Amino acid sequence: MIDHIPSIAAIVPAAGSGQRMASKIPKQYLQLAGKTVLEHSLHALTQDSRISKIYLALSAEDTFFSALQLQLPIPVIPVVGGASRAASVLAGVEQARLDGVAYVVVHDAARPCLQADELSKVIDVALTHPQGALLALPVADTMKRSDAQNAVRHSVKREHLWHALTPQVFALQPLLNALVSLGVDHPELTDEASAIELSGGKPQLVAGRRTNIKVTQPGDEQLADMYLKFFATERQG
Ligand SMILES: Nc1ccn([C@@H]2O[C@H](COP(=O)(O)OP(=O)(O)OP(=O)(O)O)[C@@H](O)[C@H]2O)c(=O)n1
Ligand SMILES: C[C@](O)(CO)[C@H](O)COP(=O)(O)O
Repeated sequence: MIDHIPSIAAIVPAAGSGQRMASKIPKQYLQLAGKTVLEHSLHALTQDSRISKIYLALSAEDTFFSALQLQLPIPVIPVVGGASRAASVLAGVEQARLDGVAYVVVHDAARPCLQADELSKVIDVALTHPQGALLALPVADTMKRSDAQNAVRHSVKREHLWHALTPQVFALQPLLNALVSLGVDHPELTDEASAIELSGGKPQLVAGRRTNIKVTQPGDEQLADMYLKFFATERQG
């Protein structure tokens, strides 16, 4: 049980090239509900006052970030991202360690619809669970495993099956140790929880909202835009 407020920072990997989205500009800079995807994601992280700063991993070739006029109540510290998502996260975590941060809240730049209640819930759980926590969504549909020709091989029981989302929240040092010892090119390292799992840990799953989608493929941006407008209307009463 933690009886003081530890130093908590967010890490936002935003150095991806968005190949699946194949948009004219990188997907993190597409406009949704009056702001870029990235601005929505950063703003979402400021909704929990325990997060004191944000480390933002940008591509070394990024030409869009400098044009943004961020209006956030906490500092945003740019770091140079890497060739994989894990490498970009590691760049942020390494800088955060130098700054004495104790816990990191890793959140995809491409998830602009995160809501305050889910953010606070996953931080609450991570601070009391020794191996951290991540937002996730229980699988709702019947699941099938196929062969390479898309013929069904068999159904997969959906019980205890979840979609991993972000934020994913961990004590900084064990996450750093896991990323460094596995190596950021490890093929199974698609999120931070997998780094902890592959190192023998069992992070806690915390049910998030279905609206916390990752803008990944064409059409996702329209859905995210709709969710953001809905939440804005709801806040206005
Ligand atoms: N080298 C990379 C690759 C990804 N990301 C970030 O990780 C998040 C989740 O990744 P994903 O949706 O896969 O983004 P992309 O890698 O950009 O997309 P794609 O795989 O379609 O190229 C995004 O915010 C993305 O910017 C990153 O910081 N550095
Ligand atoms: C971290 C993540 O968003 C969890 O769903 C995901 O793993 C990001 O990477 P992907 O390349 O889109 O699988």
